[in-house]
Amino acid sequence: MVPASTNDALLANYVPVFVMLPLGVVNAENVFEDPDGLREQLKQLRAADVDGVMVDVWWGIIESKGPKSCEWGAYRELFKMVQEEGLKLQAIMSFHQCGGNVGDAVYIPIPQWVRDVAAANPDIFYTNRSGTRNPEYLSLGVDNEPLFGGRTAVELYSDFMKSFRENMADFLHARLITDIEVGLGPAGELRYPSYPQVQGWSFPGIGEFQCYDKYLTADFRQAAAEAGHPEWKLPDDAGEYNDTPEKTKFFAESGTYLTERGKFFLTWYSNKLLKHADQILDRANQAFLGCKLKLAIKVSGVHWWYKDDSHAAELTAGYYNLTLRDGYRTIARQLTRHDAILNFTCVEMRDSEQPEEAKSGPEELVQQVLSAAWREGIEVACENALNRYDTAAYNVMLRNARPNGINPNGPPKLRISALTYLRLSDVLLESENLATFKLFVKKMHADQDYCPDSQNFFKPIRPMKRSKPEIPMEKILEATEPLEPYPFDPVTDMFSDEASETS
Ligand SMILES: OC[C@H]1O[C@H](O[C@H]2[C@H](O)[C@@H](O)[C@@H](O[C@H]3[C@H](O)[C@@H](O)[C@@H](O[C@H]4[C@H](O)[C@@H](O)[C@@H](O[C@H]5[C@H](O)[C@@H](O)[C@@H](O[C@H]6[C@H](O)[C@@H](O)[C@@H](O[C@H]7[C@H](O)[C@@H](O)[C@@H](O)O[C@@H]7CO)O[C@@H]6CO)O[C@@H]5CO)O[C@@H]4CO)O[C@@H]3CO)O[C@@H]2CO)[C@H](O)[C@@H](O)[C@@H]1O
Repeated sequence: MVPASTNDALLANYVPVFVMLPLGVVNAENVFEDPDGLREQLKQLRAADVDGVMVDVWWGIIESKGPKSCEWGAYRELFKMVQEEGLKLQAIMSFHQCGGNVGDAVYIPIPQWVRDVAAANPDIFYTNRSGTRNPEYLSLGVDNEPLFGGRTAVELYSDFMKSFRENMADFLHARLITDIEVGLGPAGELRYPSYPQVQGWSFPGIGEFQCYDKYLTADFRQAAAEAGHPEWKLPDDAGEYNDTPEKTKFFAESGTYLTERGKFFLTWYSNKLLKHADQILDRANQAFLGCKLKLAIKVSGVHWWYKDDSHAAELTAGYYNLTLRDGYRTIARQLTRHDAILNFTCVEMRDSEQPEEAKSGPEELVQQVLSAAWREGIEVACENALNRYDTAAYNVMLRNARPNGINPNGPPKLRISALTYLRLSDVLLESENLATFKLFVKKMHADQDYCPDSQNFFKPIRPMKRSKPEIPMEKILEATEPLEPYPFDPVTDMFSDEASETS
């Protein structure tokens, strides 16, 4: 869209700010617990010129009573309040458990009737090499297995999203909901649960592959046989959660990951994740066809061991990313089919804040992932990974939001679509923290007044069209070719007194 005036041109730089709501705002009993308290907080957010909020729509709460028995009442109350307070909404289809990840303050398991299937068939859950199951999210190995009263996992997700659309039709029509974040794994992210704190992982352990359930094992065997290598097995030399790369045969210098067998495994492991995303996004697209909103997926910021040749932690998470192989542009290319937004986390982190031994590179990782998505022509949104209230973190977010600063003549070449701040709490609303946060919101808005239609000056949201035809895997894998990331300026339109700190 060509801006008609200077003001319009500046509004094309306006990055809307959303705030994540507390994880248990609707509690495990499906009750909107403290409406008065939340309304007060939403008013404070609105007064701070915040554009909207993000909320988990927990599968484990809504469909807890039994298959297809969705109960939306509490969420309708919540959505109505968000609407009344003049905020927009990003709704996460949370097909995962809450509990077990950093910051998980409440426990919300996936529905009991789904977990009951696991009593007789524990292989529906991701499993590590030593056989430990992870009940956070169904293994993608059962995506197409009719194990749930005759339905497959993909059908369960699809029916839930259709029910959401039916029951929230008025809010969708009123354009309260700007995007649907489609849950694709633990913490709602497209990844394997390779670094579960409840199983003893601690930062910066390399994590473990999670493909030893019977479905994924059988799938791998078949893939290896078809490739002419029936003797190839799943890795048995990749170490344990808290190992360092060099302690394992798989990730050490000249390790298994560089052999033909290692490459075959890693390609299979990461391709399964791409296919998983594609299938569920296709169902999401069908569920929300015609709605004026966008689909989005979350990709985790696995920044530890990024500066190690092996990129071990990314590999165990399912991001097959090495110096000579881009493991994120493939995800972005997959998303082009659904015109979906790639929502990336850890945008607040600086390399200098990370422990030396973690060989961590959050700044380079963010630059790589954002550049990959922009090169594929899709939109990018961002989140911070850990709670922060300081200007240093806000400045890094500002730089990543518009890596070359504000363009006074129209949309900047590089900009994110929206930023979601983690998370609403009493601490955020303490007067000093709130004052800093308000300044941050203003900066994200390119110093413009609050504008509920800012999207119109960047990429207006059109009624959702049907996904494009499937992209052959060979075409997606062409995007593994590494490209130079776009240059990010060290200092952009940040808080001036802190800008020098981040350079
Ligand atoms: O509602 C939407 C979803 O929300 C939640 O998922 C989000 C998740 O919360 C986010 O973190 C993010 O997920 C990813 C993230 O992108 C990845 O980068 C990664 O996070 C790792 C992180 O990058 C690593 O640096 C490391 O973090 C360790 C950290 O470096 C250590 O300093 C320490 O953190 C302390 C922290 O310093 C301290 O202040 C305190 O903070 C907690 C606070 O006390 C408490 O009151 C509460 O407010 O929570 C605070 C946590 O911020 O304690 C921290 C923990 O001890 O340890 C860190 C952990 O060792 O490791 C991180 C991985 O553990 O992985 C994340 C998860 O995949 O985006 C998610 C999606 O939006 C929910 O989990 C979902 O269910 C919701 O759907």
